Formats: sequence, structure tokens, C-alpha cells
Amino acid sequence: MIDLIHVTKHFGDAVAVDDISLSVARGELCVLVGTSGCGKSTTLRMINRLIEHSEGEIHIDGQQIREFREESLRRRMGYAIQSTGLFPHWTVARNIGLVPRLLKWPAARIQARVEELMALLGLDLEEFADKYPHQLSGGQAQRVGVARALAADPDILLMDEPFGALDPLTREGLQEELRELQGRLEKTIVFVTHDMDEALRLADHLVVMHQGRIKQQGRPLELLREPADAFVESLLGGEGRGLKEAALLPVSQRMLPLGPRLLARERIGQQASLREALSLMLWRHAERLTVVDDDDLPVGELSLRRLVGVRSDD
Ligand SMILES: Nc1ncnc2c1ncn2[C@@H]1O[C@H](COP(=O)(O)OP(=O)(O)OP(=O)(O)O)[C@@H](O)[C@H]1O
Repeated sequence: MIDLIHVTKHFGDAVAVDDISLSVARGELCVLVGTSGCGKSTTLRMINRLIEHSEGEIHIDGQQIREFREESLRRRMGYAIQSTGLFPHWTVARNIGLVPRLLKWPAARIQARVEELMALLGLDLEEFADKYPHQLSGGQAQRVGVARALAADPDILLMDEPFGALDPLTREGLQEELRELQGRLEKTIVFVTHDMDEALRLADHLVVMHQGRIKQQGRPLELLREPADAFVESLLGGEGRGLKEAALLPVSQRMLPLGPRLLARERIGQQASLREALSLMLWRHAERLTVVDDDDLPVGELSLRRLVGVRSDD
């Protein structure tokens, strides 16, 4: 759906993005990650033409972005940024309705859309609709920013560290919501972050950049297991990759069917990650866990040996 083909961006003599090629399929969540100044934001902004690329081609659905009228390009793309970019003298509701108003939707339709989005992002209408940005917490403001990006129902979302300034708990909550929204609304998302845990948690397609170039791209597990070079390996966490991989794999993948032994006392859900299972084992000094389904019924067991990847339990 989004194709960058040998794209380069110069700022004067400096090369910010250097001959990158990248394809994002419809409905995919693509995360650009890398060290500061490696060209992530520039790449994102070239897609909606906030920055014009210098060389190469950028296509949306096979058509060059330069052939789109700017308005129709922006209508297809929501854009959310870390600083939220909310207008300080506008209420939450007015901020969210910005793009529909620019598109001259009738007032009743804008109102309905604002209400729908506030509900979707867990912002209580009564409480927040008439508040101003300075009356919001960081997390609430970021939700408003994401709601605004979704307002005209774009099929593409471009997100530049949208959860950057949040505490880890709020951030994890919003990451989960984003994944759920993506599944439900079938958006194609390009997401920029420098937080590797966030990148691994969110990405279908992970792109590692360094000094304007793409070092490696693929599925998160592929990159974790086979980093292309020492730089990618260390960015992905070096020796810490074991825990990062465990965070991506569900317990159900390693559990064994219930055996004749007594059920282990400690329980874990089958959707929990292997990392959570390991943490529970450490915390409870347990080498075996009973795996339960959503109704808390035992469906299997997980031993430490299985968890760490020893094939047989003997
Ligand atoms: N408008 C501009 N004029 C000149 N140089 C720029 C401009 N915008 C970005 N750059 C340079 O291009 C390079 C890439 O910047 P970019 O903002 O894309 O990096 P980034 O990976 O998003 O970094 P960060 O994680 O720090 O936000 C940097 O060296 C930056 O200084």
C-alpha cells in the first residue's frame, strides 16, 4: 500500500535519508526505529509530503504521491506527533473535529464523529469535550491527538513518537489500544519510536535505521533471532534479546498437555507471554506452572525446561 523506492532526502549538503526502499502492506503496522537523528521523522514526513523527497519514488496504492492533490493525500493520512500539536485555545471537541471541519462536513456529522472517537479512545464526553489542552494530563492529550488523527477516517496513520512523553503504564495501555484499534479499523500504520520495547511490541514489520539508511527490516522475531550485524544486535538489546523474544511468545506455544502429575500450584493464562511466565517462576520459586484458559480452567502445564526451549521434559 505504501512503497518507498530508493528514496533520498538532502537538506543542503547533508543527507538525512539515504536511498531507502520499504513497502508497507495494507493493514500492517510498520515501526521505524533507530538512534536519534537517523532519519525516522523525515521518512514519515515524506510520506504525507510535509517534507518533499529529493530522489526516488513514493507510491500510495501504486500511484506516485506527487500525482495526488495535497488535500486528498492528507485526507487519506492521519498524523499524530509526540507534542500532540493541539491548538491551545480550542476545546478538545474542536481540536478533534479539525479535519472534518476543513473538509466541510455538516455540523451534526462532525459532532457525531467527535463523540464516536472520544468513546473509542476512552475520553468521557461530559468530562473532556469542553476542556482545553492545558487542562489535560499528558496521556489524555495524546489520546486527543490520536483521536484527531483518526477523525476523517483515514486509511493510513502516521505516528511520530505519539506516546513519547508518557509513563510506562499509560504507554503500555495506549500501545494495547492502538493494536486493538488497528485490528478493528484495519488501518495501515507507520509508527516512529526510539524505544525498542515499544517497537517490538507493536510491529508487524520492523525497520531499523542508522545514519539515514535501513540496516535491516522484517518481522520482529526474525530480527531478534538473526540480526544483520553487530549494530542491529546491540540496538535490539544484545544479550537481553532472550527476554525480548520471550515477551513476544505466548505461553501456549511452549506448554505441554496436562500430564498425570498433580497440578502445579501457580497458574498462568495461556495468552500470557513466556517472559511473564519466567518472571512468575522466579518470583514464586516454581519450576512448573499450570496453564489456564480464559475461564481459569487448566489446559496444560509449563516447565522451566520447556520455557527455556529444552525440547523434552525428561
Ligand atoms: N529541516 C531540516 N533542515 C536540515 N536538517 C534537517 C531538517 N530536518 C531534519 N534534519 C536533519 O536530518 C537528520 C534526520 O533527522 P530526523 O528528524 O529525521 O531524525 P530522527 O531519526 O527522527 O531523530 P529523533 O529520534 O532524534 O527525532 C538529522 O541529522 C537532522 O538534523
